[in-house]
Amino acid sequence: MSSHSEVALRLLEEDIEPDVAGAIDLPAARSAVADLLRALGRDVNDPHLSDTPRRVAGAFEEMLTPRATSWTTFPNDEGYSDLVLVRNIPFNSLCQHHLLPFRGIAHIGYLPGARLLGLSKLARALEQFSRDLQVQERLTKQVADWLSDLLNPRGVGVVLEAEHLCMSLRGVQSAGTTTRTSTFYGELAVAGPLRDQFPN
Ligand SMILES: Nc1nc2c(ncn2[C@@H]2O[C@H](COP(=O)(O)OP(=O)(O)OP(=O)(O)O)[C@@H](O)[C@H]2O)c(=O)[nH]1
Ligand SMILES: [Zn+2]
Repeated sequence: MSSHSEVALRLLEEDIEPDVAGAIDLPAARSAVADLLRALGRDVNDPHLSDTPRRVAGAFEEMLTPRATSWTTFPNDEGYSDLVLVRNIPFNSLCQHHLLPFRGIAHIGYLPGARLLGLSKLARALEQFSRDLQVQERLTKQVADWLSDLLNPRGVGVVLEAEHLCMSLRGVQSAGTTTRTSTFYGELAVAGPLRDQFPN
């Protein structure tokens, strides 16, 4: 139903923290932030700035480090076959082009086959993939591929709606613009009443 991305395969290994962001060298990051501040003409000895390289490096480390999670699944003993849809999941990520946040809400659902997934895991998977330098299209597809690979469900749907601060605060300065991306697989790939349950 979907191609196996490298990240999705790593996520399948229970209790293993996915290494989506690669190793972070904190001392090098601190020194680079200090260099950036100097290059921007700032006085790094100013009392408010002197500890900023440490804070900024730490903030990026936090935002780019996925949290360890286990992916609990359950047998679908009752044969539940309708849509399981978790709506309005808030998420934050970092735009790969400008290193500025993009943030919004997600709707993630699937049509179960033999197994069900703990509901919170849909939000946790989104958070895992969000803690990376991202573009919204890739983030959307990574979550859909992960869910598809993990559960082999009859259908998968992932819809993200986000505001990109690189579009609001700078550049075109289109404040309030939201971007919607979606990936649908299997029985949800076809427009119809099931897919219509995803918010428009
Ligand atoms: N497709 C896609 N584009 C994104 C995303 N986040 C930011 N961008 C866009 O990435 C593009 C980068 O374009 P460039 O022309 O290289 O950069 P730029 O000169 O800063 O562009 P402007 O933002 O138009 O000023 C911009 O159009 C951004 O709006 C995303 O998640 N997906
Ligand atoms: Zn951007």
